[in-house]
Amino acid sequence: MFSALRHIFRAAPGESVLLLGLLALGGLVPVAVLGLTRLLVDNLAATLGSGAFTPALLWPLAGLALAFSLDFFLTPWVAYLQGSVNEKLTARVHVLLMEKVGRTPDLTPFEDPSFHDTLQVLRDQAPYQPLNLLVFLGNAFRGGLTVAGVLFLLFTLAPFFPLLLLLATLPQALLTFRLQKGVWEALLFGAPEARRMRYFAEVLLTPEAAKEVRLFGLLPFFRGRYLEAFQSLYQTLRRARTRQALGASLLVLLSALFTALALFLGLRQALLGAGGLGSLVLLLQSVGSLQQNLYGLVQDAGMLYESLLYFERLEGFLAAPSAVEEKASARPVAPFTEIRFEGVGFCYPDGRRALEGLSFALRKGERLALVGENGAGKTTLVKLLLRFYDPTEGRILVDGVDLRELDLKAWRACIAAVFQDFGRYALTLKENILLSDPAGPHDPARLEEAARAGGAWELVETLGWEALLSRSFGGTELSLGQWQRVALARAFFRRAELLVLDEPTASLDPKEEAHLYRRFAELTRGKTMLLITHRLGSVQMADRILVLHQGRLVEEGTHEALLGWGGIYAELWRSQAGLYQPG
Ligand SMILES: Nc1ncnc2c1ncn2[C@@H]1O[C@H](COP(=O)(O)OP(=O)(O)OP(=O)(O)O)[C@@H](O)[C@H]1O
Repeated sequence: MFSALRHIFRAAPGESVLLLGLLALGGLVPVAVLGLTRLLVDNLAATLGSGAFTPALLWPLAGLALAFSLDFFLTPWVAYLQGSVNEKLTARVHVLLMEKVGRTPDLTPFEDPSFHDTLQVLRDQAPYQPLNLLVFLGNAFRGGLTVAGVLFLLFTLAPFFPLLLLLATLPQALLTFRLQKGVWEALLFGAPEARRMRYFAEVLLTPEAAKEVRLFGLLPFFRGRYLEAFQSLYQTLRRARTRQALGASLLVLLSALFTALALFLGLRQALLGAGGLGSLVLLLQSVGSLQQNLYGLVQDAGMLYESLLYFERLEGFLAAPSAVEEKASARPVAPFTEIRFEGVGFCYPDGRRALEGLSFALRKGERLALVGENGAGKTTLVKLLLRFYDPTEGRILVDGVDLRELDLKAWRACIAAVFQDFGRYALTLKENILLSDPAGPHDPARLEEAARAGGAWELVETLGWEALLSRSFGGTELSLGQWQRVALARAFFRRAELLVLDEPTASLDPKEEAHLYRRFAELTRGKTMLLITHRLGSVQMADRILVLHQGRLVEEGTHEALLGWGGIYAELWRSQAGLYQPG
Protein backbone atom coordinates (compact mmCIF):
# COMPACT_ATOMS: atom_id res chain seq x y z
CA MET A 1 0.00 0.00 0.00
CA PHE A 2 2.74 2.37 1.03
CA SER A 3 4.76 1.69 -2.11
CA ALA A 4 1.71 2.25 -4.34
CA LEU A 5 1.01 5.57 -2.63
CA ARG A 6 4.65 6.53 -2.97
CA HIS A 7 4.41 5.96 -6.73
CA ILE A 8 1.28 8.12 -6.97
CA PHE A 9 2.77 11.00 -5.01
CA ARG A 10 6.10 10.84 -6.85
CA ALA A 11 4.31 10.84 -10.21
CA ALA A 12 2.12 13.87 -9.49
CA PRO A 13 2.67 15.37 -6.03
CA GLY A 14 0.45 18.48 -6.22
CA GLU A 15 -2.41 16.88 -8.11
CA SER A 16 -2.52 13.83 -5.79
CA VAL A 17 -2.86 16.01 -2.68
CA LEU A 18 -5.61 18.05 -4.33
CA LEU A 19 -7.35 14.86 -5.42
CA LEU A 20 -7.22 13.48 -1.90
CA GLY A 21 -8.75 16.70 -0.55
CA LEU A 22 -11.61 16.66 -3.07
CA LEU A 23 -12.28 12.97 -2.38
CA ALA A 24 -12.46 13.61 1.36
CA LEU A 25 -14.91 16.41 0.72
CA GLY A 26 -16.94 14.14 -1.57
CA GLY A 27 -16.96 11.38 1.07
CA LEU A 28 -18.47 13.67 3.66
CA VAL A 29 -21.27 14.99 1.41
CA PRO A 30 -23.65 11.99 1.93
CA VAL A 31 -23.07 12.15 5.70
CA ALA A 32 -23.88 15.86 5.68
CA VAL A 33 -27.02 15.16 3.61
CA LEU A 34 -28.22 12.58 6.15
CA GLY A 35 -27.49 14.81 9.13
CA LEU A 36 -29.17 17.85 7.54
CA THR A 37 -32.21 15.80 6.50
CA ARG A 38 -32.64 14.60 10.04
CA LEU A 39 -32.38 18.19 11.32
CA LEU A 40 -34.81 19.45 8.72
CA VAL A 41 -37.38 16.75 9.49
CA ASP A 42 -37.11 17.28 13.25
CA ASN A 43 -37.45 21.09 12.90
CA LEU A 44 -40.31 20.65 10.46
CA ALA A 45 -42.12 18.36 12.90
CA ALA A 46 -41.73 21.04 15.59
CA THR A 47 -43.17 23.83 13.44
CA LEU A 48 -45.67 21.78 11.44
CA GLY A 49 -48.95 23.66 10.84
CA SER A 50 -47.54 27.17 11.51
CA GLY A 51 -46.92 27.86 7.81
CA ALA A 52 -43.83 30.01 8.65
CA PHE A 53 -40.40 29.66 7.05
CA THR A 54 -38.28 29.94 10.14
CA PRO A 55 -34.45 30.10 10.05
CA ALA A 56 -34.48 26.65 11.73
CA LEU A 57 -35.97 25.34 8.47
CA LEU A 58 -34.11 27.57 6.03
CA TRP A 59 -30.58 26.81 7.29
CA PRO A 60 -30.75 23.02 6.88
CA LEU A 61 -32.46 23.59 3.53
CA ALA A 62 -29.64 25.86 2.33
CA GLY A 63 -27.12 23.33 3.67
CA LEU A 64 -28.78 20.56 1.68
CA ALA A 65 -28.77 22.62 -1.51
CA LEU A 66 -25.09 23.41 -0.97
CA ALA A 67 -24.23 19.73 -0.32
CA PHE A 68 -26.02 18.58 -3.50
CA SER A 69 -24.35 21.20 -5.67
CA LEU A 70 -20.98 20.43 -4.09
CA ASP A 71 -21.41 16.83 -5.14
CA PHE A 72 -22.14 17.88 -8.76
CA PHE A 73 -19.25 20.34 -8.69
CA LEU A 74 -16.75 17.78 -7.40
CA THR A 75 -17.47 15.01 -9.92
CA PRO A 76 -15.83 16.58 -13.02
CA TRP A 77 -12.84 17.86 -11.06
CA VAL A 78 -12.21 14.51 -9.43
CA ALA A 79 -12.36 12.90 -12.90
CA TYR A 80 -9.99 15.57 -14.24
CA LEU A 81 -7.44 15.01 -11.51
CA GLN A 82 -7.76 11.21 -11.69
CA GLY A 83 -7.09 11.31 -15.44
CA SER A 84 -4.13 13.60 -15.06
CA VAL A 85 -2.52 11.66 -12.18
CA ASN A 86 -3.15 8.39 -14.02
CA GLU A 87 -1.36 9.55 -17.17
CA LYS A 88 1.66 10.60 -15.15
CA LEU A 89 1.56 7.42 -13.07
CA THR A 90 1.33 5.19 -16.15
CA ALA A 91 4.28 6.98 -17.74
CA ARG A 92 6.21 6.59 -14.48
CA VAL A 93 5.56 2.84 -14.40
CA HIS A 94 6.76 2.51 -18.01
CA VAL A 95 9.87 4.58 -17.36
CA LEU A 96 10.66 2.51 -14.25
CA LEU A 97 10.34 -0.69 -16.29
CA MET A 98 12.50 0.72 -19.10
CA GLU A 99 15.13 1.86 -16.60
CA LYS A 100 15.19 -1.45 -14.79
CA VAL A 101 15.50 -3.53 -17.96
CA GLY A 102 17.80 -1.03 -19.71
CA ARG A 103 20.14 -0.77 -16.73
CA THR A 104 20.42 -4.51 -16.21
CA PRO A 105 24.00 -5.03 -17.34
CA ASP A 106 23.65 -8.61 -18.57
CA LEU A 107 21.40 -10.66 -20.83
CA THR A 108 20.62 -13.36 -18.21
CA PRO A 109 17.10 -12.11 -17.39
CA PHE A 110 16.06 -12.58 -21.02
CA GLU A 111 16.83 -16.30 -20.65
CA ASP A 112 14.29 -16.64 -17.85
CA PRO A 113 10.67 -17.29 -18.92
CA SER A 114 9.33 -15.92 -15.63
CA PHE A 115 11.09 -12.62 -16.37
CA HIS A 116 9.20 -12.37 -19.67
CA ASP A 117 5.94 -13.34 -18.00
CA THR A 118 6.23 -10.79 -15.22
CA LEU A 119 7.36 -8.07 -17.60
CA GLN A 120 4.50 -8.90 -19.92
CA VAL A 121 1.91 -8.67 -17.14
CA LEU A 122 3.42 -5.45 -15.82
CA ARG A 123 3.47 -3.89 -19.29
CA ASP A 124 0.02 -5.12 -20.34
CA GLN A 125 -1.59 -3.84 -17.18
CA ALA A 126 0.36 -0.60 -16.93
CA PRO A 127 -2.31 1.36 -18.83
CA TYR A 128 -5.09 0.45 -16.40
CA GLN A 129 -3.72 -0.79 -13.08
CA PRO A 130 -2.47 2.64 -12.01
CA LEU A 131 -5.89 4.06 -12.97
CA ASN A 132 -7.60 1.26 -11.05
CA LEU A 133 -5.45 2.05 -8.07
CA LEU A 134 -6.41 5.71 -8.23
CA VAL A 135 -10.09 5.18 -8.88
CA PHE A 136 -10.54 2.42 -6.34
CA LEU A 137 -8.30 4.00 -3.76
CA GLY A 138 -10.24 7.23 -4.22
CA ASN A 139 -13.58 5.45 -4.08
CA ALA A 140 -12.54 3.37 -1.08
CA PHE A 141 -11.34 6.48 0.71
CA ARG A 142 -14.49 8.42 -0.10
CA GLY A 143 -16.73 5.41 0.55
CA GLY A 144 -14.87 4.67 3.81
CA LEU A 145 -15.46 8.20 5.05
CA THR A 146 -19.14 8.05 4.10
CA VAL A 147 -19.59 4.67 5.78
CA ALA A 148 -17.78 5.80 8.93
CA GLY A 149 -19.90 8.95 9.07
CA VAL A 150 -23.18 7.08 8.53
CA LEU A 151 -22.22 4.43 11.11
CA PHE A 152 -21.53 7.21 13.56
CA LEU A 153 -24.95 8.77 12.90
CA LEU A 154 -26.57 5.37 13.37
CA PHE A 155 -24.62 4.83 16.55
CA THR A 156 -26.25 7.96 17.95
CA LEU A 157 -29.63 6.20 17.43
CA ALA A 158 -28.60 2.85 18.98
CA PRO A 159 -25.22 1.03 19.13
CA PHE A 160 -26.57 -2.23 17.65
CA PHE A 161 -27.51 -0.67 14.28
CA PRO A 162 -23.95 -0.16 13.05
CA LEU A 163 -23.03 -3.60 14.44
CA LEU A 164 -25.83 -5.40 12.56
CA LEU A 165 -25.07 -3.65 9.30
CA LEU A 166 -21.39 -4.42 9.60
CA LEU A 167 -22.26 -8.10 10.11
CA ALA A 168 -24.32 -7.88 6.94
CA THR A 169 -21.36 -6.79 4.81
CA LEU A 170 -18.10 -7.84 6.48
CA PRO A 171 -18.13 -11.53 5.42
CA GLN A 172 -18.72 -10.49 1.82
CA ALA A 173 -15.85 -8.06 2.05
CA LEU A 174 -13.48 -10.76 3.27
CA LEU A 175 -14.59 -13.26 0.63
CA THR A 176 -14.23 -10.75 -2.21
CA PHE A 177 -10.73 -10.02 -1.00
CA ARG A 178 -9.74 -13.67 -1.01
CA LEU A 179 -11.25 -14.48 -4.39
CA GLN A 180 -9.90 -11.42 -6.10
CA LYS A 181 -6.49 -12.74 -5.18
CA GLY A 182 -7.45 -15.97 -6.97
CA VAL A 183 -8.27 -14.11 -10.22
CA TRP A 184 -5.03 -12.20 -10.06
CA GLU A 185 -2.99 -15.34 -9.46
CA ALA A 186 -4.78 -17.09 -12.31
CA LEU A 187 -3.85 -14.20 -14.53
CA LEU A 188 -0.24 -14.41 -13.51
CA PHE A 189 -0.30 -18.19 -13.66
CA GLY A 190 -1.80 -17.92 -17.09
CA ALA A 191 0.79 -15.42 -18.23
CA PRO A 192 2.83 -17.84 -20.41
CA GLU A 193 -0.37 -18.41 -22.41
CA ALA A 194 -0.98 -14.67 -22.58
CA ARG A 195 2.54 -14.22 -23.90
CA ARG A 196 2.06 -16.96 -26.49
CA MET A 197 -1.24 -15.33 -27.59
CA ARG A 198 0.52 -12.05 -28.05
CA TYR A 199 3.32 -13.70 -30.02
CA PHE A 200 0.97 -15.55 -32.39
CA ALA A 201 -1.03 -12.38 -32.95
CA GLU A 202 2.14 -10.42 -33.66
CA VAL A 203 3.29 -12.91 -36.28
CA LEU A 204 0.15 -12.08 -38.23
CA LEU A 205 -0.04 -8.39 -37.42
CA THR A 206 3.55 -7.21 -37.95
CA PRO A 207 5.55 -7.07 -41.19
CA GLU A 208 8.44 -9.39 -40.12
CA ALA A 209 6.74 -12.61 -41.17
CA ALA A 210 4.25 -11.04 -43.63
CA LYS A 211 5.89 -12.58 -46.70
CA GLU A 212 6.01 -16.15 -45.39
CA VAL A 213 2.52 -15.84 -43.90
CA ARG A 214 1.16 -15.03 -47.34
CA LEU A 215 3.29 -17.43 -49.34
CA PHE A 216 2.71 -20.41 -47.05
CA GLY A 217 -0.87 -19.44 -46.13
CA LEU A 218 -0.10 -19.36 -42.41
CA LEU A 219 -3.18 -17.47 -41.19
CA PRO A 220 -5.12 -20.61 -40.09
CA PHE A 221 -2.02 -22.05 -38.42
CA PHE A 222 -1.23 -19.03 -36.26
CA ARG A 223 -4.89 -18.19 -35.62
CA GLY A 224 -5.34 -21.77 -34.41
CA ARG A 225 -2.34 -21.52 -32.10
CA TYR A 226 -3.67 -18.21 -30.78
CA LEU A 227 -7.09 -19.68 -30.02
CA GLU A 228 -5.56 -22.75 -28.34
CA ALA A 229 -3.58 -20.52 -25.97
CA PHE A 230 -6.67 -18.34 -25.43
CA GLN A 231 -8.85 -21.34 -24.51
CA SER A 232 -6.35 -22.52 -21.96
CA LEU A 233 -6.04 -19.08 -20.34
CA TYR A 234 -9.78 -18.49 -20.51
CA GLN A 235 -10.59 -21.76 -18.70
CA THR A 236 -8.29 -20.88 -15.81
CA LEU A 237 -9.72 -17.39 -15.49
CA ARG A 238 -13.29 -18.59 -15.80
CA ARG A 239 -12.85 -21.06 -12.93
CA ALA A 240 -11.49 -18.33 -10.68
CA ARG A 241 -14.25 -15.87 -11.67
CA THR A 242 -17.00 -18.48 -11.19
CA ARG A 243 -15.78 -19.17 -7.66
CA GLN A 244 -15.83 -15.43 -6.99
CA ALA A 245 -19.35 -14.89 -8.34
CA LEU A 246 -20.80 -17.96 -6.55
CA GLY A 247 -19.24 -17.04 -3.21
CA ALA A 248 -20.46 -13.45 -3.44
CA SER A 249 -24.03 -14.56 -4.37
CA LEU A 250 -24.26 -16.92 -1.39
CA LEU A 251 -23.22 -14.21 1.00
CA VAL A 252 -25.89 -11.86 -0.32
CA LEU A 253 -28.44 -14.00 1.59
CA LEU A 254 -26.58 -13.50 4.84
CA SER A 255 -26.33 -9.82 4.16
CA ALA A 256 -30.08 -9.51 3.43
CA LEU A 257 -30.89 -11.32 6.70
CA PHE A 258 -28.95 -8.93 8.89
CA THR A 259 -30.26 -5.88 7.03
CA ALA A 260 -33.86 -7.04 7.50
CA LEU A 261 -33.19 -7.54 11.20
CA ALA A 262 -31.78 -4.01 11.52
CA LEU A 263 -34.84 -2.56 9.75
CA PHE A 264 -37.24 -4.53 11.91
CA LEU A 265 -35.55 -3.34 15.11
CA GLY A 266 -35.52 0.24 13.83
CA LEU A 267 -39.23 0.22 13.05
CA ARG A 268 -40.00 -1.35 16.39
CA GLN A 269 -38.05 1.38 18.15
CA ALA A 270 -39.97 4.04 16.21
CA LEU A 271 -43.32 2.39 17.01
CA LEU A 272 -42.42 2.39 20.68
CA GLY A 273 -41.91 6.17 20.36
CA ALA A 274 -38.15 6.30 20.96
CA GLY A 275 -36.43 9.20 19.06
CA GLY A 276 -38.03 11.85 16.83
CA LEU A 277 -39.41 11.58 13.32
CA GLY A 278 -36.02 12.72 12.01
CA SER A 279 -34.39 9.66 13.58
CA LEU A 280 -36.72 7.31 11.70
CA VAL A 281 -36.01 9.07 8.40
CA LEU A 282 -32.29 8.90 9.21
CA LEU A 283 -32.50 5.15 9.84
CA LEU A 284 -34.41 4.40 6.65
CA GLN A 285 -32.09 6.51 4.56
CA SER A 286 -28.99 5.17 6.28
CA VAL A 287 -29.85 1.56 5.54
CA GLY A 288 -30.05 2.33 1.82
CA SER A 289 -26.98 4.52 1.87
CA LEU A 290 -24.98 1.98 3.89
CA GLN A 291 -26.02 -0.91 1.69
CA GLN A 292 -24.98 0.97 -1.39
CA ASN A 293 -21.79 2.41 0.05
CA LEU A 294 -20.63 -0.70 1.85
CA TYR A 295 -21.23 -2.90 -1.16
CA GLY A 296 -19.38 -0.37 -3.32
CA LEU A 297 -16.65 -0.25 -0.73
CA VAL A 298 -16.26 -4.02 -0.77
CA GLN A 299 -16.07 -4.06 -4.56
CA ASP A 300 -13.64 -1.18 -4.63
CA ALA A 301 -11.51 -2.71 -1.92
CA GLY A 302 -11.31 -5.97 -3.93
CA MET A 303 -10.23 -4.13 -7.06
CA LEU A 304 -7.90 -2.01 -5.01
CA TYR A 305 -6.34 -5.16 -3.64
CA GLU A 306 -5.65 -6.33 -7.20
CA SER A 307 -3.98 -3.03 -8.00
CA LEU A 308 -1.93 -3.22 -4.83
CA LEU A 309 -0.76 -6.68 -5.83
CA TYR A 310 0.24 -5.22 -9.18
CA PHE A 311 2.37 -2.62 -7.46
CA GLU A 312 3.81 -5.26 -5.13
CA ARG A 313 4.81 -7.26 -8.19
CA LEU A 314 6.27 -4.14 -9.77
CA GLU A 315 8.35 -3.46 -6.65
CA GLY A 316 9.63 -7.05 -6.63
CA PHE A 317 10.56 -6.80 -10.29
CA LEU A 318 12.36 -3.49 -9.84
CA ALA A 319 14.27 -4.77 -6.82
CA ALA A 320 15.41 -8.07 -8.40
CA PRO A 321 19.20 -8.35 -8.38
CA SER A 322 21.21 -8.87 -11.57
CA ALA A 323 23.33 -11.97 -12.30
CA VAL A 324 26.24 -9.83 -13.46
CA GLU A 325 27.32 -7.87 -10.43
CA GLU A 326 28.73 -4.39 -10.83
CA LYS A 327 31.28 -3.90 -8.07
CA ALA A 328 31.07 -0.67 -6.13
CA SER A 329 34.88 -0.63 -5.89
CA ALA A 330 35.38 -1.47 -9.60
CA ARG A 331 38.85 -0.85 -11.03
CA PRO A 332 39.19 1.89 -13.65
CA VAL A 333 39.88 0.83 -17.21
CA ALA A 334 43.15 1.91 -18.85
CA PRO A 335 44.04 1.22 -22.50
CA PHE A 336 44.79 -2.51 -22.50
CA THR A 337 47.72 -4.41 -23.94
CA GLU A 338 46.32 -7.93 -23.64
CA ILE A 339 43.02 -9.71 -23.11
CA ARG A 340 43.48 -13.29 -21.95
CA PHE A 341 40.89 -16.09 -21.76
CA GLU A 342 41.99 -18.57 -19.09
CA GLY A 343 40.22 -21.93 -19.08
CA VAL A 344 36.92 -20.19 -19.90
CA GLY A 345 33.80 -22.33 -19.92
CA PHE A 346 30.17 -21.25 -20.19
CA CYS A 347 26.78 -22.88 -19.74
CA TYR A 348 23.64 -20.89 -20.60
CA PRO A 349 21.11 -20.57 -17.76
CA ASP A 350 19.09 -23.42 -19.34
CA GLY A 351 22.12 -25.67 -18.75
CA ARG A 352 23.27 -25.75 -22.35
CA ARG A 353 27.05 -25.82 -22.59
CA ALA A 354 28.41 -23.44 -25.20
CA LEU A 355 32.12 -23.09 -24.33
CA GLU A 356 34.66 -25.29 -22.60
CA GLY A 357 38.31 -24.85 -21.51
CA LEU A 358 38.97 -21.90 -23.75
CA SER A 359 42.45 -20.35 -23.41
CA PHE A 360 43.96 -17.76 -25.73
CA ALA A 361 45.21 -14.17 -25.73
CA LEU A 362 44.26 -11.18 -27.84
CA ARG A 363 47.01 -8.61 -27.96
CA LYS A 364 46.70 -4.88 -28.56
CA GLY A 365 46.58 -4.02 -32.26
CA GLU A 366 46.03 -7.63 -33.29
CA ARG A 367 43.40 -8.71 -35.84
CA LEU A 368 42.01 -12.00 -34.68
CA ALA A 369 39.48 -14.06 -36.64
CA LEU A 370 37.13 -16.61 -35.06
CA VAL A 371 35.79 -19.32 -37.32
CA GLY A 372 33.81 -22.49 -36.77
CA GLU A 373 30.60 -24.22 -37.74
CA ASN A 374 27.15 -23.01 -36.68
CA GLY A 375 26.72 -23.33 -32.93
CA ALA A 376 30.49 -23.64 -32.30
CA GLY A 377 30.31 -20.90 -29.64
CA LYS A 378 31.72 -17.86 -31.48
CA THR A 379 28.95 -15.41 -30.57
CA THR A 380 28.90 -16.74 -27.01
CA LEU A 381 32.59 -15.88 -26.72
CA VAL A 382 31.82 -12.31 -27.76
CA LYS A 383 28.98 -12.12 -25.22
CA LEU A 384 31.44 -13.08 -22.47
CA LEU A 385 34.01 -10.56 -23.70
CA LEU A 386 31.35 -7.82 -23.53
CA ARG A 387 30.26 -9.15 -20.12
CA PHE A 388 26.69 -9.81 -21.18
CA TYR A 389 27.31 -12.95 -19.15
CA ASP A 390 30.08 -13.99 -16.77
CA PRO A 391 31.96 -17.23 -17.52
CA THR A 392 30.73 -20.20 -15.51
CA GLU A 393 34.32 -21.53 -15.41
CA GLY A 394 37.70 -19.85 -15.75
CA ARG A 395 38.22 -16.12 -16.15
CA ILE A 396 38.88 -13.38 -18.65
CA LEU A 397 41.81 -11.15 -17.74
CA VAL A 398 42.46 -7.66 -19.05
CA ASP A 399 46.12 -6.95 -18.39
CA GLY A 400 46.00 -9.46 -15.56
CA VAL A 401 42.79 -8.06 -13.96
CA ASP A 402 39.65 -10.19 -13.94
CA LEU A 403 36.97 -8.60 -16.14
CA ARG A 404 34.58 -8.94 -13.20
CA GLU A 405 36.73 -6.44 -11.24
CA LEU A 406 36.68 -3.78 -13.93
CA ASP A 407 34.29 -0.85 -14.16
CA LEU A 408 31.73 -2.30 -16.56
CA LYS A 409 30.61 0.94 -18.19
CA ALA A 410 34.20 2.02 -18.81
CA TRP A 411 35.05 -1.43 -20.21
CA ARG A 412 32.17 -1.33 -22.65
CA ALA A 413 33.12 2.22 -23.61
CA CYS A 414 36.35 0.75 -25.09
CA ILE A 415 34.42 -1.54 -27.42
CA ALA A 416 32.50 -1.07 -30.64
CA ALA A 417 30.61 -3.96 -32.17
CA VAL A 418 28.49 -5.00 -35.08
CA PHE A 419 26.29 -7.84 -33.92
CA GLN A 420 24.78 -10.50 -36.14
CA ASP A 421 21.35 -9.13 -35.26
CA PHE A 422 22.33 -5.46 -35.46
CA GLY A 423 19.79 -2.81 -34.52
CA ARG A 424 17.57 -1.15 -37.14
CA TYR A 425 16.17 1.91 -35.47
CA ALA A 426 13.18 3.93 -36.66
CA LEU A 427 15.26 7.11 -36.46
CA THR A 428 17.00 9.32 -39.00
CA LEU A 429 20.06 8.07 -40.90
CA LYS A 430 22.21 10.42 -38.86
CA GLU A 431 20.77 9.25 -35.55
CA ASN A 432 21.21 5.61 -36.61
CA ILE A 433 24.93 6.27 -36.94
CA LEU A 434 25.57 8.51 -33.96
CA LEU A 435 23.78 6.14 -31.56
CA SER A 436 27.12 4.46 -30.79
CA ASP A 437 28.22 7.70 -29.15
CA PRO A 438 25.02 9.63 -28.43
CA ALA A 439 26.79 12.12 -26.15
CA GLY A 440 28.87 13.35 -29.10
CA PRO A 441 30.56 15.35 -30.44
CA HIS A 442 28.65 14.91 -33.69
CA ASP A 443 30.60 17.12 -36.07
CA PRO A 444 29.90 16.57 -39.78
CA ALA A 445 33.49 15.49 -40.55
CA ARG A 446 33.36 12.71 -37.96
CA LEU A 447 29.96 11.54 -39.18
CA GLU A 448 31.12 11.52 -42.80
CA GLU A 449 34.26 9.57 -41.90
CA ALA A 450 32.14 6.90 -40.15
CA ALA A 451 29.62 6.74 -43.01
CA ARG A 452 32.41 6.32 -45.55
CA ALA A 453 34.13 3.66 -43.41
CA GLY A 454 30.95 1.63 -43.15
CA GLY A 455 30.07 2.00 -46.83
CA ALA A 456 27.00 4.12 -46.01
CA TRP A 457 28.17 7.38 -47.62
CA GLU A 458 26.30 6.64 -50.82
CA LEU A 459 23.12 6.38 -48.77
CA VAL A 460 23.80 9.73 -47.14
CA GLU A 461 24.31 11.29 -50.54
CA THR A 462 21.07 9.88 -51.94
CA LEU A 463 18.76 10.12 -48.93
CA GLY A 464 20.32 12.88 -46.84
CA TRP A 465 21.28 12.75 -43.16
CA GLU A 466 17.79 13.53 -41.96
CA ALA A 467 16.02 10.74 -43.86
CA LEU A 468 13.80 8.75 -41.50
CA LEU A 469 14.64 5.06 -41.80
CA SER A 470 11.26 3.49 -41.19
CA ARG A 471 8.34 2.77 -43.45
CA SER A 472 5.92 2.35 -40.58
CA PHE A 473 6.63 5.92 -39.42
CA GLY A 474 6.31 7.28 -42.96
CA GLY A 475 10.03 7.27 -43.85
CA THR A 476 12.24 5.20 -46.16
CA GLU A 477 12.95 1.51 -45.81
CA LEU A 478 16.47 0.19 -46.47
CA SER A 479 17.53 -3.16 -47.86
CA LEU A 480 19.18 -5.54 -45.39
CA GLY A 481 22.61 -4.91 -46.88
CA GLN A 482 22.07 -1.14 -46.63
CA TRP A 483 21.08 -1.56 -42.99
CA GLN A 484 24.27 -3.54 -42.41
CA ARG A 485 26.32 -0.66 -43.89
CA VAL A 486 24.60 1.69 -41.46
CA ALA A 487 25.42 -0.70 -38.59
CA LEU A 488 29.07 -0.77 -39.69
CA ALA A 489 29.15 3.04 -39.88
CA ARG A 490 27.70 3.12 -36.36
CA ALA A 491 30.50 0.86 -35.12
CA PHE A 492 33.17 2.97 -36.82
CA PHE A 493 31.66 6.16 -35.37
CA ARG A 494 32.43 4.96 -31.84
CA ARG A 495 35.92 5.81 -30.62
CA ALA A 496 36.83 2.34 -29.45
CA GLU A 497 40.03 0.43 -28.86
CA LEU A 498 38.46 -2.92 -29.57
CA LEU A 499 36.30 -3.60 -32.59
CA VAL A 500 34.13 -6.71 -32.53
CA LEU A 501 32.57 -7.69 -35.82
CA ASP A 502 30.19 -10.67 -35.80
CA GLU A 503 29.41 -11.58 -39.42
CA PRO A 504 29.71 -7.92 -40.45
CA THR A 505 29.41 -8.56 -44.17
CA ALA A 506 26.76 -11.30 -44.25
CA SER A 507 24.31 -9.09 -46.15
CA LEU A 508 26.77 -7.02 -48.19
CA ASP A 509 27.15 -7.51 -51.92
CA PRO A 510 30.48 -9.09 -52.98
CA LYS A 511 31.78 -5.77 -54.33
CA GLU A 512 31.18 -3.90 -51.09
CA GLU A 513 32.50 -6.81 -49.03
CA ALA A 514 35.74 -6.94 -51.01
CA HIS A 515 35.99 -3.15 -50.82
CA LEU A 516 35.55 -3.22 -47.06
CA TYR A 517 38.12 -5.93 -46.45
CA ARG A 518 40.63 -4.21 -48.73
CA ARG A 519 40.37 -1.12 -46.53
CA PHE A 520 40.39 -3.05 -43.28
CA ALA A 521 44.02 -2.37 -42.43
CA GLU A 522 43.34 1.35 -42.77
CA LEU A 523 39.96 1.27 -41.00
CA THR A 524 41.26 -0.66 -38.01
CA ARG A 525 44.58 1.13 -37.66
CA GLY A 526 45.46 1.49 -33.99
CA LYS A 527 42.54 -0.77 -32.98
CA THR A 528 42.36 -4.36 -31.85
CA MET A 529 39.88 -6.42 -33.81
CA LEU A 530 37.93 -9.59 -33.30
CA LEU A 531 36.22 -10.78 -36.46
CA ILE A 532 33.72 -13.63 -36.68
CA THR A 533 32.92 -14.83 -40.13
CA HIS A 534 31.98 -17.85 -42.17
CA ARG A 535 33.47 -16.27 -45.29
CA LEU A 536 36.94 -17.67 -45.12
CA GLY A 537 38.14 -15.54 -48.03
CA SER A 538 37.98 -12.56 -45.69
CA VAL A 539 39.86 -14.05 -42.74
CA GLN A 540 43.12 -14.11 -44.64
CA MET A 541 43.74 -10.53 -43.62
CA ALA A 542 43.62 -11.55 -39.92
CA ASP A 543 46.91 -11.88 -38.08
CA ARG A 544 45.71 -15.04 -36.42
CA ILE A 545 42.75 -17.39 -36.75
CA LEU A 546 41.08 -19.36 -33.93
CA VAL A 547 38.98 -22.34 -34.91
CA LEU A 548 36.18 -23.29 -32.51
CA HIS A 549 34.51 -26.66 -32.63
CA GLN A 550 31.68 -27.61 -30.27
CA GLY A 551 32.70 -24.94 -27.80
CA ARG A 552 36.39 -25.85 -27.75
CA LEU A 553 39.39 -24.15 -29.30
CA VAL A 554 40.75 -26.79 -31.68
CA GLU A 555 43.12 -24.93 -34.01
CA GLU A 556 45.02 -21.67 -33.90
CA GLY A 557 47.41 -20.02 -36.38
CA THR A 558 47.69 -18.01 -39.58
CA HIS A 559 45.70 -18.87 -42.69
CA GLU A 560 48.71 -20.57 -44.30
CA ALA A 561 49.68 -22.47 -41.17
CA LEU A 562 46.13 -23.77 -40.70
CA LEU A 563 45.84 -24.82 -44.33
CA GLY A 564 49.11 -26.71 -43.95
CA TRP A 565 47.83 -28.34 -40.75
CA GLY A 566 45.08 -30.04 -42.70
CA GLY A 567 42.47 -29.93 -39.90
CA ILE A 568 38.95 -28.48 -39.59
CA TYR A 569 39.96 -25.07 -41.02
CA ALA A 570 41.55 -26.67 -44.10
CA GLU A 571 38.39 -28.73 -44.59
CA LEU A 572 36.13 -25.66 -44.24
CA TRP A 573 38.36 -23.77 -46.66
CA ARG A 574 38.34 -26.57 -49.23
CA SER A 575 34.57 -26.97 -49.07
CA GLN A 576 34.06 -23.23 -49.50
CA ALA A 577 36.68 -22.88 -52.23
CA GLY A 578 34.99 -25.80 -54.02
CA LEU A 579 31.86 -23.67 -54.42
CA TYR A 580 33.78 -21.29 -56.63
CA GLN A 581 35.53 -23.95 -58.74
CA PRO A 582 33.88 -24.81 -62.03
CA GLY A 583 32.65 -28.42 -62.35
N1 LIG B 1 20.51 -17.85 -25.22
C1 LIG B 1 20.88 -19.14 -25.33
N2 LIG B 1 20.41 -20.05 -24.47
C2 LIG B 1 20.79 -21.33 -24.56
N3 LIG B 1 21.66 -21.80 -25.49
C3 LIG B 1 22.15 -20.94 -26.36
C4 LIG B 1 21.78 -19.55 -26.34
N4 LIG B 1 22.44 -18.91 -27.34
C5 LIG B 1 23.18 -19.84 -27.95
N5 LIG B 1 23.01 -21.06 -27.37
C6 LIG B 1 23.66 -22.30 -27.74
O1 LIG B 1 25.06 -22.14 -27.54
C7 LIG B 1 25.78 -22.75 -28.58
C8 LIG B 1 26.74 -21.74 -29.21
O2 LIG B 1 25.97 -20.74 -29.85
P1 LIG B 1 26.65 -19.48 -30.55
O3 LIG B 1 25.57 -18.55 -30.90
O4 LIG B 1 27.74 -18.99 -29.68
O5 LIG B 1 27.25 -20.18 -31.85
P2 LIG B 1 27.98 -19.53 -33.08
O6 LIG B 1 29.27 -20.23 -33.22
O7 LIG B 1 28.02 -18.05 -32.96
O8 LIG B 1 26.98 -19.99 -34.25
P3 LIG B 1 26.62 -19.29 -35.65
O9 LIG B 1 27.79 -19.50 -36.55
O10 LIG B 1 25.44 -20.07 -36.09
O11 LIG B 1 26.32 -17.85 -35.39
C9 LIG B 1 24.76 -23.31 -29.55
O12 LIG B 1 24.65 -24.70 -29.30
C10 LIG B 1 23.47 -22.61 -29.21
O13 LIG B 1 22.37 -23.45 -29.38
